Amino acid sequence: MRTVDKGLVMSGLIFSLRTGSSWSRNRLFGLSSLLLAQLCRNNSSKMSSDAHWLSPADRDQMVMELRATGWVEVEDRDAIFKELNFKTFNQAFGFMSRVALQAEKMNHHPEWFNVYNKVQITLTTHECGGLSKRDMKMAKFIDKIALSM
Ligand SMILES: C[C@H](O)[C@H](O)[C@H]1CNC2=NC(N)=NC(=O)C2=N1
Repeated sequence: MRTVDKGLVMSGLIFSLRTGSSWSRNRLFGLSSLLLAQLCRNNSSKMSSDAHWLSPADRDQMVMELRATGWVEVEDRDAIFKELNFKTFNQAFGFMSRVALQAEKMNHHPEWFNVYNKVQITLTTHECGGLSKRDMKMAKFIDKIALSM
């Protein structure tokens, strides 16, 4: 994103933080994220190509493939979710360690929650405010590692 565009997004955020009522705060936060998503669509030349928003057709194809392996679409945001259950905490944490190393390599970090043998994962690309090819790659990697545990 260009510096001037970052400035626009930031000033929206700062303005909304300074605004008193929660109505206008929420509305302005909403506007800021809309602006961010729009700027990502318009100024995607500087972003790594796999972090771009997917075309509707590619997105449908991607979600259809991932549904078959237990991923679901998140209701109120452009993201996918999966819950994995392992036999033990050690297995769950071993799985998370392997995914963490790959996430760092890809510079693509899952939002996740773990308790004992359960791992819940949400994937989305913050950079463009929605699903990208990077989420697809990460989801496939996660499925592969889970099968190997
Ligand atoms: C600055 C840094 O490159 C970004 O914050 C990276 C880090 N990890 C990330 N992880 C995810 N899931 N989405 C992103 O857009 C993202 N962006």
